[in-house]
Amino acid sequence: MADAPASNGFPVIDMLHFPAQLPELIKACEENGCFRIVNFDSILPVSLLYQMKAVVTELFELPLEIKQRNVDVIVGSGYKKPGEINAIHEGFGLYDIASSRSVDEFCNQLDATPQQRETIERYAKAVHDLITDIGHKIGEGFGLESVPFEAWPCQFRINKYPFTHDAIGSAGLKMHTDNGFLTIVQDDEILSGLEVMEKSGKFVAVDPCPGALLVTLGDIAVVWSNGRFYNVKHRVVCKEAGIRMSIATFLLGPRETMVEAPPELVDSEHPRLYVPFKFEDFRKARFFKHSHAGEALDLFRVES
Ligand SMILES: O=C(O)CCC(=O)C(=O)O
Ligand SMILES: [Fe+2]
Repeated sequence: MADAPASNGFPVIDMLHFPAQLPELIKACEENGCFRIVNFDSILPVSLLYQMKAVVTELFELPLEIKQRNVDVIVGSGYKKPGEINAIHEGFGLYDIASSRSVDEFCNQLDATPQQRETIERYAKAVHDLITDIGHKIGEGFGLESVPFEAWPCQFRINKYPFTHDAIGSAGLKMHTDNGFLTIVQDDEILSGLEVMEKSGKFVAVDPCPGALLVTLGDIAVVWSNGRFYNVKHRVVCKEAGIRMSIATFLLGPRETMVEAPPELVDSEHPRLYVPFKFEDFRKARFFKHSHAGEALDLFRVES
């Protein structure tokens, strides 16, 4: 990609300019909880974004009985028909794109053609490489070298919002934070709808930005950074008629070990804010307490 696309006011992180971009990367995690990335082509070619979008479009056109084979592996990870979460939202999912078996099973469930399978597998590998690369860059921003992000489960979700004129103003996806550490969103390149909440509490639109990806920080990023990072609240609102699609990849949290800030991020000026916990316990707490916007973090705060 030669020129960075317009950023629509968000921080833009140029993946070719590291380590020079480390301070901007950390600042975006702390101040905005989200940023655009550009020039990631060597890991995830822009042409693959469009190929994947075409496959996703085809998957949504499958008969309902095939789509319903994509059952939950963890709560909420599988197919959601329109009306199940929201009237104008339909979604598929896959618990762990880091596992080739899990990707294979997803393709089998949906009777993917060899060509669709090839694209899904290439996208899964590339987006996983990209999200762990961003994780490592964040670690590097704090002088950390060996955070094992590759071993963390990585959820994947594709979303379709069939927006009609009548639905303008209503929610496609209610306000939430993502529960994991990092999310890469391949948002729709034409239709708007995604909004992120600034720290001031104001929602701002994330306008389409073809060829760029959006990265957002979730609840685990707050714990891992010992309170430095901002888990940005976001929502999808119908603003114009048309079919909006997005492809989201979520780097969740450690599979076996505890979620906790590395010792380098804890000192007398930054005492540990959260008691170490298992990611699975946090995910369940969020679900059972109907806490979708980061409130469940309070359950794990160190008592002062
Ligand atoms: O559709 C979008 O742009 C965002 C989707 C999202 O926030 C999610 O899947 O968690
Ligand atoms: Fe989200």
